[in-house]
Amino acid sequence: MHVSVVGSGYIGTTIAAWFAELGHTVTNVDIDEDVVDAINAGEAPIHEPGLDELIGDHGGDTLVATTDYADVRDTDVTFLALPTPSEADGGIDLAAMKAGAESLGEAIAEKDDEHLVVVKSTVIPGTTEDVVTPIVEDAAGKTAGEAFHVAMNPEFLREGFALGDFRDPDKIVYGAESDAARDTLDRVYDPLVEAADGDPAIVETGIKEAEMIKYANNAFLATKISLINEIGNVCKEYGVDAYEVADAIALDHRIDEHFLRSGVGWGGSCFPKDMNAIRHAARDRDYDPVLLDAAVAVNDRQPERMLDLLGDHADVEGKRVAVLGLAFKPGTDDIRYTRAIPIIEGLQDRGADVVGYDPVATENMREKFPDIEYADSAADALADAHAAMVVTDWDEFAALNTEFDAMADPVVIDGRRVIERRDGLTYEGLTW
Ligand SMILES: NC(=O)C1=CN([C@@H]2O[C@H](COP(=O)(O)OP(=O)(O)OC[C@H]3O[C@@H](n4cnc5c(N)ncnc54)[C@H](O)[C@@H]3O)[C@@H](O)[C@H]2O)C=CC1
Ligand SMILES: O=C(O)[C@H]1O[C@H](OP(=O)(O)OP(=O)(O)OC[C@H]2O[C@@H](n3ccc(=O)[nH]c3=O)[C@H](O)[C@@H]2O)[C@H](O)[C@@H](O)[C@@H]1O
Repeated sequence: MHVSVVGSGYIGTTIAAWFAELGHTVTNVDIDEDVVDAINAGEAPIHEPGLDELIGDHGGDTLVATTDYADVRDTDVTFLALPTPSEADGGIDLAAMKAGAESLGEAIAEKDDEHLVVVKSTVIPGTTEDVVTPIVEDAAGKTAGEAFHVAMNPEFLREGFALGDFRDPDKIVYGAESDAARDTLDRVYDPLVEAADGDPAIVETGIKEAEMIKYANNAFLATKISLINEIGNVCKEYGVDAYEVADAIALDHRIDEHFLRSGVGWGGSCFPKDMNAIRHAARDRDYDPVLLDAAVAVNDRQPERMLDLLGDHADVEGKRVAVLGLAFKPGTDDIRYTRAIPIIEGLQDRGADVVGYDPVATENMREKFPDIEYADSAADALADAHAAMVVTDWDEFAALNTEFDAMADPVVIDGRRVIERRDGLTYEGLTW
């Protein structure tokens, strides 16, 4: 099949590369020329384990990136993988979706045969049918359900594990109202279902249901982490190890072991914005989402609790403090809503001289905080530091040992349970 993907970000690039790997011919449209050039040169425009190899194999060959929307005319189906960030009031900003839908409509205006438009981005129920479809119809001068079809196909992959998650999903959700749309999605995904190690469920549902399934999935996971963080905070007050508690409750299959790691909380490009969007959408219909609000409140409090623990052991005014980990989680250079941001801001408020270290996210963080110091290694960050805040659970931090000896004061506040307690270290875990 000939598939097009609009947007070459964390999702667009990953799915475009995978579609090429599965044997489809792929056109990837983005407005950013640097991104387009990178893909055509066989280089991944983002850091994602394994993506360089996949783009190296297909970029500029069966995967061609372009800034020209007209190229989608040669394709059978277009996946819109455009950003849906938060607006100031928490609602979703649909500017990129609207611009993409209009450009796509203009392109398929000139197309003779049928096309399938698939919304891959995370959008509030009703967006595909009430916002995207009318824009495509107007720009194309065509009617949905006749000259083109529409579907919603949410994505559940995680950054850092994107390639494996996309290849082996638990489920593939088809939100579609027509057989034509479902048939085309089948033709796109059949090679993936055949290649998958597991046996992914194909969920055939309505468009609005597909949109909501995505928010429900993320809201459940984010709330699960906040719940274990809440329990962890109580554990800490009683000197109980929240990780031992989590391991035990995980044995109940109704709870399970995933997303039970307590600590400094969830960040990233999706949980925070999706929790904002679904709470905003609920309020739009006069529903007060008290539990989702509480999950966000618990999450917002975790960095403050970490800073309070630091305050119990050190006055950091005018002192060097290392922040280990800047990415919102290991395996990615993504710093969107990383917990490192409130930690750095809190340290600055306390007058500390912050030195940050991350194996891959430093350059992204430098744009956000150009004035703090960045170290080339964890060892350099720790040297002469009066305290260290562990914010991201990169494996390399677990291997740190004699590096702590070079600290001016060996105070370690661990927000992710990666450092072992040891003699000579003043160690505080956030929930253990
Ligand atoms: N990042 C993730 O792990 C996941 C993201 N999602 C959803 O996927 C959507 C996309 O997210 P990301 O890939 O993280 O976004 P991103 O911000 O990484 O990438 C978006 C890309 O779209 C391009 N773009 C912006 N406007 C454009 C336009 N008018 N035409 C063509 N290209 C344009 C940008 O240049 C950028 O390369 C969001 O709705 C997100 O919630 C869903 C599951 C996982
Ligand atoms: O919609 C999205 O974009 C994606 O959002 C999350 O994926 P992602 O944000 O990439 O990363 P996660 O592994 O879910 O981690 C999110 C945050 O939760 C934190 N986390 C995760 C697990 C845990 O037990 N404890 C915990 O604090 C991580 O450190 C990280 O800050 C979901 O897991 C994906 O299914 C979804 O597709």
